[in-house]
This record gives sequence, C-alpha cells and structure tokens, in this order.
Amino acid sequence: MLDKHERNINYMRISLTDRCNLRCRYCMPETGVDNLTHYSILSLEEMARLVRIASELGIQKIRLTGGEPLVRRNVPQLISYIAQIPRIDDIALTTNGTLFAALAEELKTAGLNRINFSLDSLVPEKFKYITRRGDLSKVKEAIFKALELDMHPVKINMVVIRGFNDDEIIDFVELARKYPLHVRFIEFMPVGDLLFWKKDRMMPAQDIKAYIEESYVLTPQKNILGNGPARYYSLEGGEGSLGFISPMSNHFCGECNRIRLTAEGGLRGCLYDKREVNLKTALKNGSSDEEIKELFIWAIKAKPARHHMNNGWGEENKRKMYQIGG
Ligand SMILES: Nc1nc2c(ncn2[C@@H]2O[C@H](COP(=O)(O)OP(=O)(O)OP(=O)(O)O)[C@@H](O)[C@H]2O)c(=O)[nH]1
Ligand SMILES: C[S@@+](CC[C@H](N)C(=O)[O-])C[C@H]1O[C@@H](n2cnc3c(N)ncnc32)[C@H](O)[C@@H]1O
Ligand code: SF4
Ligand code: SF4
Repeated sequence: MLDKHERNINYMRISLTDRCNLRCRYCMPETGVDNLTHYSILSLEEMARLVRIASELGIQKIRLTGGEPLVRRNVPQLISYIAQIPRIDDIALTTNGTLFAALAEELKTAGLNRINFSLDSLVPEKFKYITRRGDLSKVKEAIFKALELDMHPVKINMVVIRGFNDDEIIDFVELARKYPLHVRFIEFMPVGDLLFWKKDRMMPAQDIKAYIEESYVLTPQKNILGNGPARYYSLEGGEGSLGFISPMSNHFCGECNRIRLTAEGGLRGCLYDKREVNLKTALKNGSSDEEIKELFIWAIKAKPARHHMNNGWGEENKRKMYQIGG
C-alpha cells in the first residue's frame, strides 16, 4: 500500500531475535546485553500470521534479520510457513554467516531465495577485533556454500569504517571481480553502539566509489535482484558487481519501501523513528486479522518522510540496531 508520502510499501524486515553470537563493536556492547526471554518474543507461528496479514496489504518481500537470525531455532520452519503465503515472492536473509553453512541446504529447501552476508574484514585478526569473537573461516565457508547452492545473487555487506577497514576496499572489490559476489559498501551510521561511532569514521559512498575508480572501470548496472536502496555497478571483467548504500550522504528515504517487525512484535514504520505499534499485545488479546490490519495501516501511515541521523541517533532513541532489526 502507499504511505502518505506516496511510497509503495511492499517490503517487511523481520527481526527473529535480538540475540547474537557476535558482538560487533558498532552494533552491540560487549556486556550488559539484556536478551529478551522466550516468552516475550513472537512465536514463529505468530510471525507467519503477521506476514500473511501484511501480504494482504501489499507486502511481497520479506527479509529475516536480527540480532543474528540463525541463532533462533527452527528458522527453516518459519521460511516454509512464509513460502506458502501466495503473495510473498521473495524471502531473503541477512546474516553474519557464522552459523549458515550447516543449515544451508535446509534453508534453501524451505524456500529461502537469497542471502546477504555481513563481512567487514578479510583479515582474521581484524575480523575477530570488530566482531569481538568471530571466526572468519566460518563466514568464508558460508559464502562459498551459498554460491555452491546457486542462491544467487549472493551479496556481501561491508560497513566501511575509516581507520579500520578502508584499507581493505580493494580486497573486497577483488572478491566481486573473481567470484559472482555482489559486494556492497555501506556508510557507517550513528545507530547501535554509539561508543564506536565517530563522525570522521564515516566514509561517504561517493568517496569510496571515487577511490575504486582510480583503479577500475565501473558501469551502472540495473538488473541485480534486490529490494533495498543499493546502487549497483558492474566491474570490467568481473563476475559479480559492486553496490553502494548511502544512508548518510545521500539518504534514500524518498524511495523507502519498508516496515520493520521487531522480535517482540513491535511494528516500526522507520528504522530511525522510535514509534512502534505493539502487535504482540494485539495477538495476545485475540485481535482479529482485520484489527491487526488496522495496526499495520497505522504504522505505514505514520512513516516519516525521512530520517535525521545526520543529527545523531537521539538520546531518547534507546533501541539499538540489533534490537530493532538492522
Ligand atoms: N537508513 C537505512 N538503512 C538501512 C535500512 N535497512 C537496512 N539498512 C542498511 O542497509 C544495509 C543493507 O541491508 P540488507 O539487510 O542487506 O538489506 P537490503 O539492502 O534491503 O537487501 P536487498 O534486498 O538485497 O537489496 C544494512 O546493513 C543497513 O546498514 C533502513 O531502513 N534505513
Ligand atoms: C544488525 S545486523 C543483523 C543481521 C546479522 N546479524 C548481520 O550482521 O548480518 C544487519 C546489518 O546491519 C549493519 N549495521 C549494524 N550497525 C550498523 C551501523 N551502525 N551502520 C551501518 N550498518 C550497520 C550490519 O553490518 C549488518 O549488515
Ligand atoms: S551486526 Fe549482526 S553480527 Fe554484528 S553484532 Fe550486530 S547483529 Fe550481531
Ligand atoms: S531511515 Fe526510515 S525512511 Fe529512511 S529508508 Fe530507512 S526506514 Fe525508510
């Protein structure tokens, strides 16, 4: 359905859990994370019902995220529920990849169409540093497994952080040249664990692109399957492509097509806007499909025109990326 700024909202990002097996410095604090209890999060059946109701309002694309979605049990079960909903035509996953390889076949059989892997460094020690505990070899194994299973397009999300991984940009470009991988460079945003955020750590997408163009020829490319705001370029002689996501320097809110469902059932119109409708309570109170539909309509109508992250995250906006669903 259209929101009040005439944007077509057809994409819902669902956070399966606020838990994660990593602790990326820009996303989660190392300690003091109060995880939600089993009872306070939506069951898989509740999520599937909400997707069905949302699909009747025009939601066609679903992305499972978190926290780390794959720390939740029975994700293939949820995917198979969603895959049976007639109007849903794309089911995707955003994951850190560490738990993916063992589940890959099951996820694919259940109906998962595609995967975006988050990966910020190709150097094992740096990967361990930024994630505070991750094993890079598991992520590499996961990426190759996804390619082996033909789950195209396989995308890699690299949050570019000046002074940490900007010296690896070319190594990531090379991944897209050698393999059919779609590498997206993402501007660092002031959400999540702000202890790590600094304005000068954010490298604007146009600077990243200009830097790459010193060594490579990039040509705009339009046919990469996706629902997000990345701008894609093909690389001369390359198997994959490069994408740029610029929430800070050139926000894409005018083309926003999404709503978010948090693990506890909070329906959020916008990543940045702290207002949420509580669908868990509505479900607990026995609300009908029609009543829940009204709540979706409220959240979609309440979507702001754009974010104001360039002014900071706002002290009162206490929720972090892993709690909202990045
Ligand atoms: N400003 C803003 N940034 C977002 C939003 N959603 C995701 N992002 C950022 O975009 C990055 C990529 O998101 P993904 O989870 O890979 O999803 P996507 O780009 O929509 O995926 P595709 O369907 O493959 O295009 C994330 O790492 C976030 O940093 C949003 O609603 N607003
Ligand atoms: C919050 S994570 C959730 C899914 C999964 N755990 C993962 O890492 O892919 C989703 C995405 O948000 C991105 N992200 C988290 N904090 C961010 C920030 N401050 N700026 C830009 N992207 C961020 C991560 O890099 C990741 O690609
Ligand atoms: S970015 Fe993803 S993997 Fe890293 S801490 Fe956040 S939720 Fe976990
Ligand atoms: S910040 Fe809000 S309005 Fe902008 S793209 Fe993200 S969800 Fe949409």
